[in-house]
Amino acid sequence: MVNDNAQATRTPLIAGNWKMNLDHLQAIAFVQKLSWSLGDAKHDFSQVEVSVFPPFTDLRSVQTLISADKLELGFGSQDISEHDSGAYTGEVSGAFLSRLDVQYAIVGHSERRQLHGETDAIVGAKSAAAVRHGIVPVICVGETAEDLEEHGPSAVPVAQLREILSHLKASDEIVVAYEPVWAIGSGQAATAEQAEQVAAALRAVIAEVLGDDRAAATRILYGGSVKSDNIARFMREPNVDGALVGGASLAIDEFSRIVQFKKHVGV
Ligand SMILES: O=C(CO)COP(=O)(O)O
Repeated sequence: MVNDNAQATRTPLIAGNWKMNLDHLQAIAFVQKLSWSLGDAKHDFSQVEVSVFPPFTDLRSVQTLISADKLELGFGSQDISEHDSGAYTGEVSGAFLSRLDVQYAIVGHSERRQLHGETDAIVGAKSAAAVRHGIVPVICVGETAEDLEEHGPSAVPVAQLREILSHLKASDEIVVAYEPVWAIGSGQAATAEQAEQVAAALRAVIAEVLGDDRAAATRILYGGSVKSDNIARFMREPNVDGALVGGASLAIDEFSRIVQFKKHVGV
């Protein structure tokens, strides 16, 4: 049985997935402004962790800025190779990412599943590669509108996660992001109840495959049309520990309001 009080020990994570937006010069200006905005708002990073996920080509610049200015922002990559080195043209190794202090790597985003044919087996191998290099995989799962109609909300994400977790061990730190494909970029977010129902089912699968301790410790994010006016609803749910934000993470004021959901929307 997963400990119901565990949510208090999970620091919420608000993650901004920039997708293929902002070059490295734009990224520097953006991260500086975001950090000023959160500084002006006296954001307490020990209460809500904030991480950005820029394109690969921005990572070195973002790392340099964050470390030089001692910013409390975290950062991650949007993908990672399942291989460590060798003849894999275009792939980026976790070994290289960890040299850049990358903390997180998104794996299995639905855009990569749809556009690049990534399967759960590949996503599992990528998750294991991240862990091998000390990087926390942010494992994305979610159902399409057709899946939802045919199987209901939980069946597909649960099956995806079960396969992916079979590549991992109980000691591996992970983050899971529930992103219903129909909610991504559509302006039509899931309801908080839907997100909670699926997050609870995902936590149960983590308990089943990796044990209760890993399930209690794992942050489960919701993603799909998250905005400052709906974030509070999700964050009130006991199994939702943060958000993976796409479009709204590219507007500094809006992303900053999302990060400060406690202040602005009275959770
Ligand atoms: O795909 C997403 C984050 O990974 C969600 O995108 P939107 O927030 O733009 O719907």
